[in-house]
Amino acid sequence: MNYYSLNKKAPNTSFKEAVIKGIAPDKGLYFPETITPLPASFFENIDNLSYEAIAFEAIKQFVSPDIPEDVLKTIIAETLSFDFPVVKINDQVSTLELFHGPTMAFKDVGARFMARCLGYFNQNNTEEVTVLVATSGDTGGAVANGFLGVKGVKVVILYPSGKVSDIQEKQLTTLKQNITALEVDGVFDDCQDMVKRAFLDDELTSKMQLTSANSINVARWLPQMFYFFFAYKQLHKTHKKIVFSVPSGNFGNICAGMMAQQLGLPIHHFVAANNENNVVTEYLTTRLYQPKPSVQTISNAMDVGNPSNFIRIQEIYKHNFEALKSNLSSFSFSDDQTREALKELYTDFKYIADPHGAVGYLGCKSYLKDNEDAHCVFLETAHPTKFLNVVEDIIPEKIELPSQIKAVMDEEKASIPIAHYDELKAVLFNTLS
Ligand SMILES: Cc1ncc(COP(=O)(O)O)c(C=O)c1O
Ligand SMILES: N[C@@H](CCOP(=O)(O)O)C(=O)O
Repeated sequence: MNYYSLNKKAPNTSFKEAVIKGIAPDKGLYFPETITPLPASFFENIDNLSYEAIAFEAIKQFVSPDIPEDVLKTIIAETLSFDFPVVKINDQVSTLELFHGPTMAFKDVGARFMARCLGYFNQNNTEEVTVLVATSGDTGGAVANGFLGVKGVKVVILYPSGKVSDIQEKQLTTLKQNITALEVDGVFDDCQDMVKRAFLDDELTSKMQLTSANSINVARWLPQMFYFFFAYKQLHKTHKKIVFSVPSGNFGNICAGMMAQQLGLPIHHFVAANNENNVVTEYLTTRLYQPKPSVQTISNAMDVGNPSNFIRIQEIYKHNFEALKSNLSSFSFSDDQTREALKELYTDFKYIADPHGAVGYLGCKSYLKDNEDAHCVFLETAHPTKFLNVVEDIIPEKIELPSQIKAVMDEEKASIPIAHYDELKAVLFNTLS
């Protein structure tokens, strides 16, 4: 598969080059040249397919021929070594739990998949690759974990100081080895802007091979399609109109769901569930797309004021507002509403959600008001213990710490404070061996 830049001013490139570059030379995000729907027989037979087989069929066309089929099967098997259960909340609502991986957030799948692709591409390469990542909380931990010890790869993570949870911070600052964490005096968008600026800095890129492990990288983004297939497999016999409510920040996850739909997965509708960072909710109401500085909320990983992937969503719908609006609804919720939702899920359904999942649940409720015949699945994108200070204030129950979290709790944080782009540049030059 070849990829083109959404800025349309750079040459098309292979999957391998798109992964190694992360972003096109004209600063555009890469997008696949073609999307070929899967045959009807695939969906008819889905009950007989394992998750690995489903994932293989879903992603094969996007990585071929750069990743041979036998290598792809191994990468998928190693990536998907945990479960993706759908849990019933009530007759109209379920949740798809995406937090059973090593860092307990949905980013684990994309990070592990990309790390293995890069490892494969790098096996005979003497040039080191530096992976730059901006995180509002979960990507950093998942990438640190997924890339730890990968030969020929150094990882530099930028996170907004004081704006990630304690556990998220531990996950991205304690692993050390080939992982460096930079604590930025700013918000997530500042981190993301610095990363994008680094890719365009000739002084840097002439001396080092830089790539991204944010969802702008196709190898991090596309595996997120798998979740929607896994939920469909679990629900399609009992529910016909399946709607996904996706707690959204950078909009990579929901956009991956839309790619799954393009492959033919029968998804009835999408709901982008936002916290008060509501650029897309506003756009669907006003037709005006106006990125703005992010505001801090209790669902911090979604505190994004300028979502990277919205441009990919526009591309899927060929920039047709009405076409997009007929397939996507969006709602925005305050922290107070999120707290109420956490309480309601616990009191009425004995389900302990995290604040991001709670926003997704609210998205389901809003959508179902006018669409009672649908079944809405909200994505539970992180484990509640990652946000203990928020959740334990609301739930009258002590939450048992999972082993993945215990493993990092007592480790020592190592981070470098920075405030400006020049400091990032200095750190990157220092990583050159
Ligand atoms: C727990 C959690 N929920 C939701 C999101 C938002 O996902 P996306 O950025 O793909 O929209 C993130 C961050 O990406 C996250 O970490
Ligand atoms: N919410 C994310 C922000 C970055 O999103 P990404 O999917 O583009 O990596 C985070 O948790 O860091």
